Amino acid sequence: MKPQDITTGKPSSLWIFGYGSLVWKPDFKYRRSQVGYIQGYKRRFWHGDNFHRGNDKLPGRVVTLIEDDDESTWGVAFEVTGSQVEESLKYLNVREGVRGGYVTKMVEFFPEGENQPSVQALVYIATADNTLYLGPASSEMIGVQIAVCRGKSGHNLEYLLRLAEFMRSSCPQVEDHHLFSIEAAALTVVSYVLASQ
Ligand SMILES: N[C@@H](CCC(=O)N[C@@H](CS)C(=O)NCC(=O)O)C(=O)O
Repeated sequence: MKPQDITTGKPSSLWIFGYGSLVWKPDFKYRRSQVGYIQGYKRRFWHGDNFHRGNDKLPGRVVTLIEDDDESTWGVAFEVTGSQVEESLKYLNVREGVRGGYVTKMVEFFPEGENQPSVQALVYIATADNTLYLGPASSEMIGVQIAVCRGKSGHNLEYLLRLAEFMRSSCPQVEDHHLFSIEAAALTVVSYVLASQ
């Protein structure tokens, strides 16, 4: 049973799981964070973004979670407590929901390390029926798209490279072929452009 504030009935603490921009840019106050994973999902650059990392003419590519019983996704869970709960949800509702097209779900989060108990965590997922959903494409195609897109939060390339950097530094044991093949494709495009100048 989640601890609740007896006056409001609202949760007095909550874990929020991030697996995309949230791992390197949570931008909300939290009590503590923990690297770990969730089971039954794979991370894919199959969601479009016409605000943060793209626009209506050139939508960027950002990550979402696709159900797959054989897979797991590594990221960071953030524990918010007291007033941080309402503040973080209010902020994420705009950043992820209104502007990003993500919906929320509760999942079981497994902190990395021996004998760490799992916790329930809130996660933001963009489902295939979302108007911004772009779906599968080759790593090369996704890499090209990311290399040329930018939005109000910055270049789509930054979004990709910071996520790849997080995985290398915080989850070195994880071989995320999807992420690193897209990173290689995007950097190839960038190197061609630089070489042609
Ligand atoms: N929900 C995922 C993905 C979040 C994500 O990348 N959301 C985009 C919205 S399209 C975002 O917040 N972008 C901010 C930015 O790119 O700086 C997570 O938990 O990290």
